[in-house]
Amino acid sequence: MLDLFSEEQPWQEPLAEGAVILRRRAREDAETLYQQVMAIAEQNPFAHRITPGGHRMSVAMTNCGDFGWSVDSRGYQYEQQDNLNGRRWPPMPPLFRTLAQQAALEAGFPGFNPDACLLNRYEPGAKLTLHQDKDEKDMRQPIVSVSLGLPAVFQFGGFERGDATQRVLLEHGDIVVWGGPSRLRYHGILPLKPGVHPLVGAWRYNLTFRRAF
Ligand SMILES: O=C(O)CCC(=O)C(=O)O
Ligand SMILES: [Fe+2]
Repeated sequence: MLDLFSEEQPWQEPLAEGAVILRRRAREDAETLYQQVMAIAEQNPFAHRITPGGHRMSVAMTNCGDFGWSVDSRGYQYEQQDNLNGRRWPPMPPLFRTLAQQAALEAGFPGFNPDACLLNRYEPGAKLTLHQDKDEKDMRQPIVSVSLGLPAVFQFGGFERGDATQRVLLEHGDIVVWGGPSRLRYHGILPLKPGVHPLVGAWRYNLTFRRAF
């Protein structure tokens, strides 16, 4: 497909100590990544999960890898299967793993080896309220987050929910890595604005790579 930005070289934008945006870093792999997201969704569909408080999440989720982040009436945990259907999560495609490892390395976190990848699908209006990623065992391992499709406003805050947040637009092919002193910063996504992305359509997808155990 014609990509007017294909000549653009990726660049880095620091967010905080231990946190950086690798702008456009996933762009050359984006088409393959997107196809692999679709293949994972065929094996294990995106679903709007219900929080322990009884709320239906506006973001639809699925996972790949040895473990998947799951949410249900019991709470939040990593599990080997989808508790909606009892099936193991599809394996993590080698390209996903390599890209996440490379991105972590470029952000200053060598040796990252994710065992979980959460896939989020946002429709217009969908959002993710401020939260910490804190269900992983080893907080020395970073989070690597890949954005595909429609742009979204990412909030990146402090260590208390009420702390001031930076707001940055994440676009197709951007990767955010946070770890070290930033590993437990609150973050979230503001409601997605409607639009149509040439590759992905009326959606935003986000892949977060984690070391769960
Ligand atoms: O969609 C995003 O960019 C962030 C996702 C996220 O924070 C999460 O899945 O925990
Ligand atoms: Fe998160």
